[in-house]
Amino acid sequence: MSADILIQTEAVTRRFGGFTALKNVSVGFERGKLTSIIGPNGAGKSTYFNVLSGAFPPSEGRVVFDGQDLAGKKQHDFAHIGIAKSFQITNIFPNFSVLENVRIALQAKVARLNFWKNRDSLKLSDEAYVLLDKVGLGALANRPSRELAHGQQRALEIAIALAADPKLLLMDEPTAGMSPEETRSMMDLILALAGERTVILVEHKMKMVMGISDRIVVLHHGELLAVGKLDDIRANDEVKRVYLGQH
Ligand SMILES: Nc1ncnc2c1ncn2[C@@H]1O[C@H](COP(=O)(O)OP(=O)(O)OP(=O)(O)O)[C@@H](O)[C@H]1O
Repeated sequence: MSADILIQTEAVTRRFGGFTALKNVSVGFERGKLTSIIGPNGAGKSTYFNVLSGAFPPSEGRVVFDGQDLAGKKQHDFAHIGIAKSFQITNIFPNFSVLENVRIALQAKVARLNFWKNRDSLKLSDEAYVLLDKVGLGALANRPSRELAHGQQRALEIAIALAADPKLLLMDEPTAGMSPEETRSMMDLILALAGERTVILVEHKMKMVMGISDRIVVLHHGELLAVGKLDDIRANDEVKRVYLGQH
């Protein structure tokens, strides 16, 4: 595996009963880059996301992260080895403040790394504020999380995911259900995050990822249709055909 590749799927197939949702997908995701996985409805994007994030083991093939074969690893091992995900189903404790939610996530990491030591609580709050500022929620730190708007809840989920300081951040449709304004600020946030770590994004809307991705992976009917830089994908006739008439 090239040193530039952080995570790689090798001939990954995933079946559900007799149905094959992913067929023989081999992709290397470059370190420090923002790669988007796109494809029309039912293309296998969520299945691929779940394989990359450890929720579903592949039926065949393997996933290699930072040189390590992930076969047999459980979902919670993925967080320990540096893979974090932010996804549509919310992870947030609604009655806790925004700050508390991030503090809990930070505490979980500290407890894991250094379980005999109580982390200085002020230091934990400082770190939580840094993460909240990063995602644009610093001013809302003391609000109960349930009062946040949808876009703000997604931003909080990202702060929670970042608390583990992951090498890889996986995001599933981060702008789903957002207003145009929320979408723009989420895209700015994704770009800022991609400047400092490897990000893989699953997205239904091709337009949304076109301007921000370093590389694009296109799935169709569970198969890899194309992978490349924006211009290669734009010029790809098969991709055009699949997306014809779509936004
Ligand atoms: N748990 C499951 N059991 C059975 N079939 C499944 C399961 N999960 C996904 N599938 C099927 O696999 C195919 C790919 O689904 P997947 O959700 O991965 O596609 P997708 O590209 O994310 O689609 P969408 O954009 O509509 O969310 C679909 O035909 C779906 O019905």
